[in-house]
Amino acid sequence: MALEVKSLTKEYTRGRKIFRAVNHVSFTVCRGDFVNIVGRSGSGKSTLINMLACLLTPTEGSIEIDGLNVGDLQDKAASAYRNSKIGYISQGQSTLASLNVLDNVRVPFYLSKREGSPEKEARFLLERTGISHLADTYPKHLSGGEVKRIAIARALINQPDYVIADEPTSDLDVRTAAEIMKLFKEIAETGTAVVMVTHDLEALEYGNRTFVMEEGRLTERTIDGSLVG
Ligand SMILES: Nc1ncnc2c1ncn2[C@@H]1O[C@H](COP(=O)(O)OP(=O)(O)OP(=O)(O)O)[C@@H](O)[C@H]1O
Repeated sequence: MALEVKSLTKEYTRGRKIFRAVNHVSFTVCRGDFVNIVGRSGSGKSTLINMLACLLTPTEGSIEIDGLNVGDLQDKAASAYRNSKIGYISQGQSTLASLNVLDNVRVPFYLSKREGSPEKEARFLLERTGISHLADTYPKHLSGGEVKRIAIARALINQPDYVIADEPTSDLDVRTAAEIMKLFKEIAETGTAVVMVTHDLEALEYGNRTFVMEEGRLTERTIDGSLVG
């Protein structure tokens, strides 16, 4: 079971010029991996993981998840696939204002049309993300970091095979960020793959692989910073 990226490329147009935000990127992530992607602002990290999360169509290249070429999926099929297999945490904030925290976390479960109510799982995730005391509160009364933690809990409610996260700890204090990293590490140890973009160098110690993005190119590094391969 793996996520396999081959020669993935995304071109954008700026002015009259076409440039490659992601430039022929190839790598494989196995279940159980906890991958961190670091790199300077504008290097192409979000573009890359938005393609992995089936939110952005590549210009070139392929993404195979557990043998399925997800680039071939149409919009509706891509959403259904994402909802069942991928837990996605975006850089921006995305809550439903009319639902309280508990229900915001449960939304993907209902979208997956499964039977039952994941109240126990949702409450467990609220506990692990440190917002259980806010279960009945509505998003407009929350801080940016609390809203971020709703997004993290929500991404995990369907027990996804792959967690794809864009700077999940960006609005969090050091202690809360460490708690989230511990949670991700535990999830990876149970066989979920975590692919995370971060600017937080302390997060790197929780992962088992680190990639560096530079002007659309991705390279893997060892702990001491040297190139892999
Ligand atoms: N829709 C778009 N149209 C044109 N250019 C874009 C578009 N989205 C992103 N870009 C450009 O592509 C490049 C990569 O952007 P991306 O958001 O992937 O970078 P990033 O590494 O995630 O940056 P940051 O760390 O600041 O979030 C940037 O130069 C950006 O301006």
